[in-house]
Amino acid sequence: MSINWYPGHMKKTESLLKEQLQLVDLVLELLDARIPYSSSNPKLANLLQHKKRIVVLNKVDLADEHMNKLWQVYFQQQGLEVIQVNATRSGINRLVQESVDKVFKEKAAQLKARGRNSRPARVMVVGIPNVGKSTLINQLAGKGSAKTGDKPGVTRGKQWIRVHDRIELLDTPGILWPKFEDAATGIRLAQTGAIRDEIVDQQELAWNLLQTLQTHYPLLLESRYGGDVTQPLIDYIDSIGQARGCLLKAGEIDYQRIARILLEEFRSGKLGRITLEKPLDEVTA
Ligand SMILES: Nc1nc2c(ncn2[C@@H]2O[C@H](COP(=O)(O)OP(=O)(O)OP(=O)(O)O)[C@@H](O)[C@H]2O)c(=O)[nH]1
Repeated sequence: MSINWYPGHMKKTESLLKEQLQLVDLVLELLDARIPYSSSNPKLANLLQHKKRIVVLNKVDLADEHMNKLWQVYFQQQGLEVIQVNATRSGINRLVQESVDKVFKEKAAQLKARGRNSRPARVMVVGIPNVGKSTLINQLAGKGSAKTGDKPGVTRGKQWIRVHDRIELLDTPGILWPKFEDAATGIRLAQTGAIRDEIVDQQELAWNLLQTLQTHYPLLLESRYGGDVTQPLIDYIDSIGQARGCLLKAGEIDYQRIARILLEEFRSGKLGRITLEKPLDEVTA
């Protein structure tokens, strides 16, 4: 999260990723289920070449259930294996194992045909900042998992974690830089916390979010903040300010505080399960 994505840094990240990719059979590509489009990396498919990937829609507990299903179908229609997870919860190992087995089957058969012993699939987790990479790795590693230690011929310092008997997971995730396509993508990345707050105006983020929610999730807004959700944005902001007592000394509304509350309550899921992008037009806003 503390990375500034200037071009030199992106280049370095890319070459590190290329190095890591050489070590694995397939990748788990983590996407934020609230913004599957914006949280994907435009260059990943290219970097993978023929290497397989499994799309892991993470943070599904924060995203709209119906939209999770739509996104699952969307990726499946592209011939990709997709799983939905909440990486903070235990019990996802079997799901990951089944998907890896499915995708690795072909390669395992090739190894067998060449008279080579079957071996665990070598897997790594990749994704943009804050998407949940470390959380997923820790979850898959579990308490009892053994680090398998450095492998000969492998970059020194790289550790492999044995997950069950059929997956070896690289303990360091592949970091991907976020999209810099357009302002709307940048706003959604910042709203979900993938890029740092300080570089984007909090109020701009919050009011943009509020507008999206007025259109797509009015009932969630109403149950959290009350008031008439259909009134113009600026009036609704004031009504939230009054309801939450966000007032400055002179009785003026403290807009900065309202913005902070909105963003925090969206990010933590207090506002409800919300997805900001849908397949096809890919953007809810
Ligand atoms: N609600 C919810 N929170 C999650 C989930 N996965 C991760 N998180 C939270 O998201 C935040 C970021 O998770 P990390 O695992 O640190 O993300 P990362 O991709 O390793 O982040 P960087 O180190 O910045 O690249 C943490 O506060 C996690 O607890 C999930 O499925 N659901």
